[in-house]
Amino acid sequence: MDRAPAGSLHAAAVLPAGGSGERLGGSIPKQFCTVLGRPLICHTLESFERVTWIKDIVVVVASENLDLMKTIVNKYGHKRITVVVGGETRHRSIFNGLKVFLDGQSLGSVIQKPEVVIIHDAVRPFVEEDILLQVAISARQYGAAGAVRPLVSTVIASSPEGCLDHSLERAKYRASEMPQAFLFDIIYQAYLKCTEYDLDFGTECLHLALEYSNTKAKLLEGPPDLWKVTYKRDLYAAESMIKERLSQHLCIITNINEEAIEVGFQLHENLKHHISHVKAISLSMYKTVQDLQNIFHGECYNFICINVKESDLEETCKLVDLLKNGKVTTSYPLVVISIHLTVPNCCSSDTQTLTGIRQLAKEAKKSNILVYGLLITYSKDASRLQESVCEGSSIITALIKVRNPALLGQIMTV
Ligand SMILES: Nc1ccn([C@@H]2O[C@H](COP(=O)(O)OP(=O)(O)OP(=O)(O)O)[C@@H](O)[C@H]2O)c(=O)n1
Ligand SMILES: O=P(O)(O)OC[C@@H](O)[C@@H](O)[C@@H](O)CO
Repeated sequence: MDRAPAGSLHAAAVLPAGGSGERLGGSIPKQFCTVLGRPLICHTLESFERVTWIKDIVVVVASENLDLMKTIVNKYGHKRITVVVGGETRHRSIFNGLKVFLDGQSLGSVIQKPEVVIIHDAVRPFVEEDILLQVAISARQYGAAGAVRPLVSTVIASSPEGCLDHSLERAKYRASEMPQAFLFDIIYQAYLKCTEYDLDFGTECLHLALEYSNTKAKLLEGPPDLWKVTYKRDLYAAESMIKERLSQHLCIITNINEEAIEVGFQLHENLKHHISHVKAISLSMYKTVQDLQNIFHGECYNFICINVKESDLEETCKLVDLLKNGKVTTSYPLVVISIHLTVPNCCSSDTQTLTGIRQLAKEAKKSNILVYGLLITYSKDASRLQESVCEGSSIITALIKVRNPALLGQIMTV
């Protein structure tokens, strides 16, 4: 999409996160459930923090979770966040979130009233800049805008006896999703004018804008990933989707040794059928972590380091240190697979390698780096080598896609 001058846009976001997650049935509200090592809400916050033209992010939580939310913000280094207490219902929470832009002015806080305010459920982690920009620009033009999706099930009405009264023609209707965006005054005035019944039982901000600010929201077809985590299955789906996104890029690093180059080439040929973006580079092609991230424009979360000698961990250790000190990202776990070439009929793995990788993995985990080992038998027999590399590719793909912490520091052998 042609990006309109987002820079000219003064926008802020309100993320309602004050619910109890009853339908999910967990011991803690779903927004705080762990997904890939961090609370679900962190994934949503990171989605918004990547959008530079959203100047402030107001997170609205239940009073009993205020300290927890502030702890999460500090622990994971979230920026531009203001945490406020919500209400008994989602609308009341959103209203409290909007008030902070006006109370803030009276209290002299740095949070300024925005031209456009984006409202987005904190339990909808998969939101990209494109849809945020679309709803924000449309809100500036129409006063309000919201993302919609085709209905999956048909909507029907029940008679008082619990029988079918009528059904709606599904194609004429849409599911209202998030994000939604409003000219601040339009939605704020709507909340000021709406009834207690609206605040207690309503579920649609666009309706409030129509009913109380006479504003017909622009409806925008959103991408399929806007769904809301509501039930337990949604939590599993969220984790799988994040893992799928993380596993799309792989950087194979090898030194100039002939065997290493040959194995690296064959791995590249195998793995590109399983992983969307695979690049092979030599050790000399990077000095800093930025060099590494430039290869994939900052998107690489998976690395293979091919060491020639079975007991040689040097290159892998250098790579892990670079990733650790380069602060590539602490948002998601990085995977580093240390490959060691061994020769046919070799006895059990070198104990030095075993202990070295386990120790390295233990230390790296503290920096959210998952280190695994893989011994590949290097044979001059082309078909045997191809067989080993093919088996190794399957293991590598599984390690990258599953990112199982239970296998950290283990050495698989093919
Ligand atoms: N009093 C409330 C209720 C809900 N929400 C937030 O509104 C979003 C969408 O609401 P929903 O999916 O219904 O969340 P819950 O109310 O927590 O779920 P449940 O109805 O299953 O309890 C969630 O991010 C939720 O935290 C809120 O800020 N304040
Ligand atoms: O009704 P719930 O509180 O489960 O979730 C809120 C949803 O209704 C809301 O996010 C969208 O339908 C858009 O308004």
